[in-house]
Amino acid sequence: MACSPDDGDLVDAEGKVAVPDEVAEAVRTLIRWAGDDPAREGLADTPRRVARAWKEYARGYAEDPCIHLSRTFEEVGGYDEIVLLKDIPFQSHCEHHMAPIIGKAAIAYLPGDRVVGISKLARVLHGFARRLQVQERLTAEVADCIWEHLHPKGVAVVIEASHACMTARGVNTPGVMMTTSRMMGTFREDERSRKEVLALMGY
Ligand SMILES: Nc1nc2c(ncn2[C@@H]2O[C@H](COP(=O)(O)OP(=O)(O)OP(=O)(O)O)[C@@H](O)[C@H]2O)c(=O)[nH]1
Ligand SMILES: [Zn+2]
Repeated sequence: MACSPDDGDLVDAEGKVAVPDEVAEAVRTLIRWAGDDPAREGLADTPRRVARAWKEYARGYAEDPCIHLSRTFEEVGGYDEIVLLKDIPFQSHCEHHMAPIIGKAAIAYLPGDRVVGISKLARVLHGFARRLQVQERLTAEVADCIWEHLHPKGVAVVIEASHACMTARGVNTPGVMMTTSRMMGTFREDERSRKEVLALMGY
């Protein structure tokens, strides 16, 4: 029987995520192809470790990240200026090489009638980041989710990240960073608001 994402809910006798034979065998095949012996002692448990690690890297598939925005509060004390969470570290994996993407995000919104608990912005980011991604889509998904569920006057998301597929292989260019942004509502339409939010973010 083919493995399915639901296998991640099953646990073994040690209480750890149960790893289907098919998944462990795929990792053994990769080790063999890379040039090592999957049967040697140091690698014997590696297929299970790798499989469980991937359940963590990809845990965003098990949730709808926008659900974190379902609990909102009435605007606090008439606050009607920018709310910004910046320097939010995140980890993702690129969909082309399944290599790490490590970076930070700045997420801002201009409240409409409701505000959200600030941790929820980071939860939305992690929910989309813990999947196979390209940075452009990650940026757009976070911004769209806030726009659709919080109905703010504006949303601005800026992500800076290092892609291991560029730094550790391929073009082998350490230190290079990719920057992406998505501006919506006021931040897209009004030059002054856009400059203000970028300045608060430190750009
Ligand atoms: N736009 C974009 N490109 C990405 C992202 N992550 C990885 N890539 C790029 O995806 C591209 C895949 O190109 P391919 O030519 O199909 O793959 P490849 O032969 O492994 O390419 P090289 O990385 O140049 O060796 C590469 O240029 C990567 O740098 C991302 O988040 N956004
Ligand atoms: Zn890549």
